[in-house]
Order: sequence, then C-alpha cells, then structure tokens
Amino acid sequence: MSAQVIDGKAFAAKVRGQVAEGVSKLKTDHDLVPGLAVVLVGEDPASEVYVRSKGKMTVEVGMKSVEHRLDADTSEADLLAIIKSLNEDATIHGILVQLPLPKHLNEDLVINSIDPAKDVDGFHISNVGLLGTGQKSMVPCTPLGCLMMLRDHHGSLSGLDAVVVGRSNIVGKPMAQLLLGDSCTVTIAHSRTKDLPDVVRRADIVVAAVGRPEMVPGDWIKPGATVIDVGINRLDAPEKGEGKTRLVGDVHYESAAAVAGAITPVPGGVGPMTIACLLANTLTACCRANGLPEPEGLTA
Ligand SMILES: Nc1nc2c(c(=O)[nH]1)N[C@@H](CN(C=O)c1ccc(C(=O)N[C@@H](CCC(=O)O)C(=O)O)cc1)CN2
Repeated sequence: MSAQVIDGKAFAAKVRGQVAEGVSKLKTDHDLVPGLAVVLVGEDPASEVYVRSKGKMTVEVGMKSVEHRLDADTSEADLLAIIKSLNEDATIHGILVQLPLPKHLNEDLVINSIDPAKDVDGFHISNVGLLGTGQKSMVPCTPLGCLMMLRDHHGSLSGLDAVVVGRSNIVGKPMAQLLLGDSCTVTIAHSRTKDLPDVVRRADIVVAAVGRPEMVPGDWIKPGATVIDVGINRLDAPEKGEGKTRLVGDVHYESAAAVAGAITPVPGGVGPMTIACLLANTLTACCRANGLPEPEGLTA
C-alpha cells in the first residue's frame, strides 16, 4: 500500500483564500479590518522566518499587520507593557508572542497577560480551560490545522481510535481535546508509555508531536491508518553539501507511507496550516469582538 499524501501546503492556501474572502466581506459590510500583532523577542533564526511569513501572509489576506521586534535582553516589564498596549488597542484583534522566549522571561506569565479574546494562539489559561470543557475558545493553531485536515480526509471522526504521541501544552494536549470533541477514542502517549509501539498500532489516527526525529517507524502504524506528523526537525545533511540541512518529521516517512492510508509530509504538511489557522483565528477574534457571526469552516 502507498499512502495518500495530505498536501498541507495546498490545504493552507485554500484556508487563506477563505480567510481573505471573510476579510473582504467584513470590510465591505462593516468597514472592519482585522488586525494581528506579532511580538518577537530575540533573534532565533527559525522564529525570524516564521514571524516574517506571518506578517507577509497577514497582509496578503487583507488584514492589518503589526510587528514588535524586541532585543533578546528585553525586560519582562517592558514586554508586559507592550502587550498591555496591544490589549487596549481597538484596531488589534489578535496578539501572538512568538515562542520560544529567551530564558529570563516567564512564558506562562507573558502568555497569560494577553487578553484571552485576542489570544489567537489559544495558549492563555482561560482558553485552555474553555477548550478542555468543550466551550467556545480560541484554539491553538497547529492542532486546529491537524483537525481541519483530518475532518477533510475522513468526513466524520466519530468512534475512531486516535493516539496522540506527545503531551505538550501547545500541541499534544489541545490536539487530544479536539479529537475528543469530535468523538474519537483518544489516547495520549509519551516517552514513559508502556508498549508504545503496540499503543500506536491500535490507532486509526496517529498524531506524532514528540519533537524526536523519525521516532515513529512504519511498523508501528496500523495498515490504512491516517498519520499526521507535527514534527519539524532540522538534521545535518552533509550529502547535500557542507553546512546543509534537511527537515524531517517525528515519523519515519518512507516506512510509514508504505503502510498508512494517508500521511502528511514534512515539510509541506502541518507546518503551513499553522500560519493559515493563525489568520483564521484572527478573523474569528475580529468577528467575535464585533458581535458578528463567525466564519464557517474555520473554527473547531
Ligand atoms: N506563538 C507561537 N510560537 C510558535 C508556534 C505557534 O503556533 N505559536 N509554532 C511553532 C513555529 N511556527 C509558528 O509559529 C511554525 C512552524 C513551522 C511552520 C512551517 O510552515 N514549516 C514548514 C517548514 C519551514 C522550514 O523550512 O523551516 C513546513 O513544515 O512545511 C510554520 C510556523 C513554534 N513557535
């Protein structure tokens, strides 16, 4: 068997198109422009790339984009003051602090200082609680993107066995909540799980989000299962030339694709959906802030 490849890049382009339509309608019907502010502290090269992409795509869908680039040694007080001003700015509907933050900054404190209604990352403790109790919330972008692709592929997810490998706050835990919300039977597995290969082998849906390159091999995958690979691991690739690197996921792609029914590649799978869902969340936040109906098909 050779798995169907779920093209996250094409899917993300479709989602951005839907967001652009929603933005244009907001402008025409209500003279509203959604605004997204991204805050980057320090010079992490990967974060620089993601923040640049976010700004560019925000403008492409017709939204207002604001960027705050701060020195790596910015104090917590200064960062909190910027977030406070963005919380109070009526032209800004979404606020995102790019992670990871430099070590001297308390990530939880910073995230929880964002107005939960503008928390388009869905990381604020209020949004975590709302999602966990099945209430309307802002949903973290990467898991939301995975859910959209799974719904598109399967139609209904009801009754399917899903295993999420990884228990991070930004992917594993919210992913599990979303799958539960769609009536999957959900297992969260992690590094201490006993008989991990057997646990994964039971799953109709495997979401790998452990941050360990190619950790899930094909012989852990049930034939026909859907595999969503959240991992983005950069490995040295001397075979491509000196100093060159290549990206791999948390799943061993070739062996898994040989048994799975469907699989997301790395790159070009879950990654592009993260930014598309950030834009979708900003549109949703703007609609909610103005008491307007939420865009269809762009929320959980
Ligand atoms: N505040 C946040 N910080 C971080 C998040 C997040 O959702 N919110 N997620 C990641 C980084 N990230 C977005 O911020 C992100 C990661 C990867 C991609 C992506 O499109 N990846 C490409 C490959 C890109 C490459 O060549 O490196 C792909 O998978 O095809 C987009 C966004 C951590 N921080």
